[in-house]
Parts: sequence; C-alpha cells; structure tokens
Amino acid sequence: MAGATTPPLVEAKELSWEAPDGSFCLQVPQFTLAPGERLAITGPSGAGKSTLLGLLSLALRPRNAQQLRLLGHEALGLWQADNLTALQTLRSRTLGFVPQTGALLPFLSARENIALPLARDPSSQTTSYARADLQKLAEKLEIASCLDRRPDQLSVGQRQRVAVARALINRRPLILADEPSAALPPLQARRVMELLHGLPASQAGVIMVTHDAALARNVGFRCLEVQMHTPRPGPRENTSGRPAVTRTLISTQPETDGKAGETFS
Ligand SMILES: Nc1ncnc2c1ncn2[C@@H]1O[C@H](COP(=O)(O)OP(=O)(O)OP(=O)(O)O)[C@@H](O)[C@H]1O
Repeated sequence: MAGATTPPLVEAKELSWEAPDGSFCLQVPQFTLAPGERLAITGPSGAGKSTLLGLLSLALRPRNAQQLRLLGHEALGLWQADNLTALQTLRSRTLGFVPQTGALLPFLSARENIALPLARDPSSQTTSYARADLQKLAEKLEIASCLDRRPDQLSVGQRQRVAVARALINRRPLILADEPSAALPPLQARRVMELLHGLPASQAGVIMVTHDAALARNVGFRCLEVQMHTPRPGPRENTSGRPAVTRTLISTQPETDGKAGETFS
C-alpha cells in the first residue's frame, strides 16, 4: 500500500515496574526499537536488564505505562483488560525469546525443544526456518551432534545454544535474548552474537542483554549501558527502617539534564 511504513518493533513510553517488596524500581521513559536494529543492553548485576526484557516480552505486568506496542500492536490495552490469552498470542506471533536460564523442557530432546514454537504455530510450517532447516540452524550453533539428547545430557553452554535455536526457529521479527552467550567460551560466544547480529535486517530486530559490552560492540551491536542509582540511607530511612529504593532509568533517547542513568556508544 502506498505510503505504508513499517512500525517500530517496540514502542514504550513511561513504562515502569516495581519489585513486590518495593526495593527496586525500573523506569523506562521512552524506548524504541526500529526494524533491523541490534541493541545490546549492558550494566551491573541487579540493574534491571532482565526486568526490561520481561516487560518488553509481555511476561511482566507493568506497574504503569503510557504506551506499550509491539510491531504497532497495542499491548497496554491487553494488560489493562487482563486479556492474558491475547497477550500470549501477541507474544508468540511477534517475538522469539532466549531466557537467561535456557528454560528447556527437561522431558523433550534438544530437537523437540527447538521445534516447540513450530508445533505451537501451524503457520510457521511455511517459514524459512521450518522443520527441514532446523538442522542448518543447529549446525551454525554447533549443536547438531546433540539434537537427540535431553537437556540433562547437555552442557550448560549446549543448553544455552538450544535455547537460542528455539528463539530463532520460526523467524519472529523481534528477538529478545537474555545473556545468550554467558556460559560460552569466547569463540562460541562470538559466533552466537554474530548469528543474532546477522539475522536478516529486514526481518528482525534484536535486543540482547550481555555482560560482554566489548564483544557486543565489536560484533556490531549498538550498546546501551544502564546504571542503577541506590541512594545512601538518609535520616528518614534510618528512623523508619525502610530500605532505600534502587532505581534504574532506561531510555533509548539520551537525556540532556544530566540525570540519565545510561550512556550510548
Ligand atoms: N520478584 C522479585 N521480588 C523482589 N525483587 C525482585 C524480583 N524480581 C527482580 N527483583 C529485583 O529487581 C532488580 C533487577 O533484577 P534484574 O534481574 O532485572 O537485574 P539484571 O540487571 O538482569 O541482573 P543480572 O545482570 O544479575 O541478571 C534486582 O534488584 C532484583 O533483586
């Protein structure tokens, strides 16, 4: 259609989340991911990187938000209507997710774990990474020889790569990966990052959480470094006994007032 433009993969405004015990608060004033973008999020442990992926993958309910859209589809209204079925449908149609822990089903083989998204979605039988191509993906990730083993028969690094394959198998336009190379030796870590970075730019955007900013940058990711702010307990906290709240601000628009907790490189 003339004039039609591809919407951003992610559009979020004034998104926030708070830990149930009130000890941590993540604030996302503005976050946008354009089609084809490759963004690496780095920062200290506990800064809220996984929490951000949880919010963007619709796994975590935001405390507040003004806008949350994936590929132009409204997710905020679905949270407000408590429509968990529609949220799950939107999630499975738009994104592939690599959890930090791998989260493989222990009673299925590596091959069956990778193929799970295909089994759940009949339309993906026709996509480029359909069943026949599972082998090629496994070869790229160097796990072809262990496809018939169950997760408890795999090393941590092999499990991590099975989780990467499962996230890529049905070519969703948005890939969210939480430390996808954390358990891998340097060469394999680089290969996994290169694979994510090398996905067809017209089809996928990638947000990857990593502790290896140098490698991510070297592979070509734009890096967004987040920093958390834990105030020193003042007299009020001391007398009330309340713990200080750790806050993290994550925004893809650099702030100019000096308060921003992030830097771009
Ligand atoms: N269910 C929960 N209850 C209380 N606190 C929580 C909960 N979930 C997360 N947190 C807190 O939220 C903060 C952010 O956690 P998160 O896992 O997002 O950090 P991270 O930057 O991904 O850390 P890491 O690099 O170690 O994986 C941490 O202080 C964590 O303790």
